[in-house]
Amino acid sequence: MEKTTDTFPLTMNYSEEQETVCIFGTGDFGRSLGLKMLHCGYSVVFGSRNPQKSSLLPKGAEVLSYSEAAQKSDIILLTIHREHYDFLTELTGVLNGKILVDVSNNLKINQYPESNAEYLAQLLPGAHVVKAFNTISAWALQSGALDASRQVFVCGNNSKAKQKVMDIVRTLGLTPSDRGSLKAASEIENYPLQLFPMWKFPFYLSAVLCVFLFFYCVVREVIYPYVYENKDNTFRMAISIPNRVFPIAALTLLALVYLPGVIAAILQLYRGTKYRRFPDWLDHWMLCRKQLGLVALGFAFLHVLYTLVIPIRYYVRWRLGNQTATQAISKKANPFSTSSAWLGDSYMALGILGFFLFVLLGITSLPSVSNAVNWREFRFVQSKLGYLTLIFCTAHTLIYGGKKFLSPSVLRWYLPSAYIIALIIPCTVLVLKFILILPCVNKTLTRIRQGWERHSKVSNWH
Ligand SMILES: Cc1cc2nc3c(=O)[nH]c(=O)nc-3n(C[C@H](O)[C@H](O)[C@H](O)COP(=O)(O)OP(=O)(O)OC[C@H]3O[C@@H](n4cnc5c(N)ncnc54)[C@H](O)[C@@H]3O)c2cc1C
Ligand SMILES: NC(=O)C1=CN([C@@H]2O[C@H](COP(=O)(O)OP(=O)(O)OC[C@H]3O[C@@H](n4cnc5c(N)ncnc54)[C@H](OP(=O)(O)O)[C@@H]3O)[C@@H](O)[C@H]2O)C=CC1
Ligand code: HEM
Ligand SMILES: [Fe+3]
Repeated sequence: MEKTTDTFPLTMNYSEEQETVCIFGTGDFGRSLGLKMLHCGYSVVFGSRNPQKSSLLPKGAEVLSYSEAAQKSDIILLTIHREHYDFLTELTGVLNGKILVDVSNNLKINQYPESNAEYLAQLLPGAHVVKAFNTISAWALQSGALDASRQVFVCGNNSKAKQKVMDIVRTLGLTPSDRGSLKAASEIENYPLQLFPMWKFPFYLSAVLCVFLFFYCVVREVIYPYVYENKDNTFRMAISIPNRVFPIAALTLLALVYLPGVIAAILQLYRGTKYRRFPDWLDHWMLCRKQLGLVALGFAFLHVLYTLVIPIRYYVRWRLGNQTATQAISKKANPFSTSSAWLGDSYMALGILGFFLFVLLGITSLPSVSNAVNWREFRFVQSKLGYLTLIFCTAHTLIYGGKKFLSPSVLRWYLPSAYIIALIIPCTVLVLKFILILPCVNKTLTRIRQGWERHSKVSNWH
């Protein structure tokens, strides 16, 4: 065995000569990139304003002045901030015809009218500018802990230059992703500046929802009793009210995961074709359903935790003890009610089953799990079991409402109980979905999704 490894040296794939790459700038990113390139078999030449003074440079790299370094290689990586690009115009002669890789990032989205790479191309029209590496951090290059950020977006107008840069990206153990011409540069430059773009809408929506529900419940359960009975119910703000706000937010957000699909189906039925684009808001909404769902799962978790502590709360124990004492004194026991037992047990059971399926949805959205199932299986879990989750959770809330449902005695200042609000969107989604799966409606929808068009069929007969 050892013999074979000896006869096929590991360096077999390397070309005879080491390729020389030039890096302009000896800052953090330049040094990290240089070190990585040296490790991967490149010969590295740095260009610097002060070649003598440069310290901390990786061993084995050469440091020259900018113009000397540029002559050593056809490919130059600019690890310089955009604000300092202007000195490059003095090097126009040497840089003509060379590949210039722009790695720069800005501090703000759309900080300048044109992207940094396009600005560079304007400064040096004779060079082939390629945008790359801006999504990789200096730290990640050195520590190797890349995982999610292995992707390097590459764009440029000269396809040969772009291919060359993509080869380097691959040699460094990263994954290039071709994004087209230099026009894509501004998008690539904005990418690392985004902060969880898909989470923004779910986050703001749930924040608004929680604040609204909280004040709604405070008005009903704290202010109202204070005004009419002079009772101090402020302690309810710690557990009772959050344990309404969180489950209601969970149920509402869960319903909002399935609402856009229903709207999309109605839109397709109405238009009679699937070939027209959905409006932007619907598109965006559809794209952040996963995040909406996961936020909903988080709220459901909170509801379950808050529910678990109910029996050990002082208030609940006090009320139970008090009731028992009152009954003992008046020598009248509360009769057992089978219907209340049924209602109580069934809404609990539905809650538990709903939560179980909810967690299952969450587990299948982990990449390691979703990669292991095929597309149909994933759709089955996310769509079919997802609707089942919505049905269970809605039924849980409906039965919790139980007998007092919509009775006028629970209105306070004309405000219904909070769980009624929780039921509006889920019930709407379920009713609409029910209509959509009626055979006559579903048949048309299926045909539309297979490419049939109501209008073109008619026009073809003319
Ligand atoms: C805890 C949790 C985790 C989640 N994780 C994920 C996740 O990891 N990934 C994810 O994507 N979602 C995730 N979701 C969101 C949700 O489960 C999915 O978006 C789900 O597939 C939506 O089902 P649907 O039946 O409403 O939509 P879909 O089945 O996507 O259908 C919606 C609409 O899309 C259109 N459509 C569907 N098929 C076609 C077609 N062939 N041609 C044209 N148009 C078509 C139709 O207009 C249809 O009405 C998660 C949700 C939760 C609660
Ligand atoms: N740091 C990171 O993780 C990442 C950085 N980038 C991008 O890489 C580029 C460099 O970043 P970084 O290495 O962090 O920055 P630094 O400030 O650490 O380095 C910039 C280098 O530019 C050179 N330079 C040339 N002209 C000037 C000038 N007039 N004034 C100051 N410096 C000059 C200097 O090298 P010398 O002294 O040798 O001339 C300096 O070391 C930026 O465009 C940044 O957006 C992109 C992705 C990640
Ligand atoms: C282990 C699972 C669950 C258990 C044991 C459970 C239990 C309960 C209990 C005891 C209540 C009454 C709370 C009170 O008296 O204040 C309640 C209410 C409620 N639950 Fe659940 N639940 C579970 C899961 C869920 C899930 C997954 C959802 C939906 C996403 C949900 C939605 C609701 C709603 C909307 C209410 C009404 C809130 C109110 O207005 O008071 N529950 N649940
Ligand atoms: Fe016609």
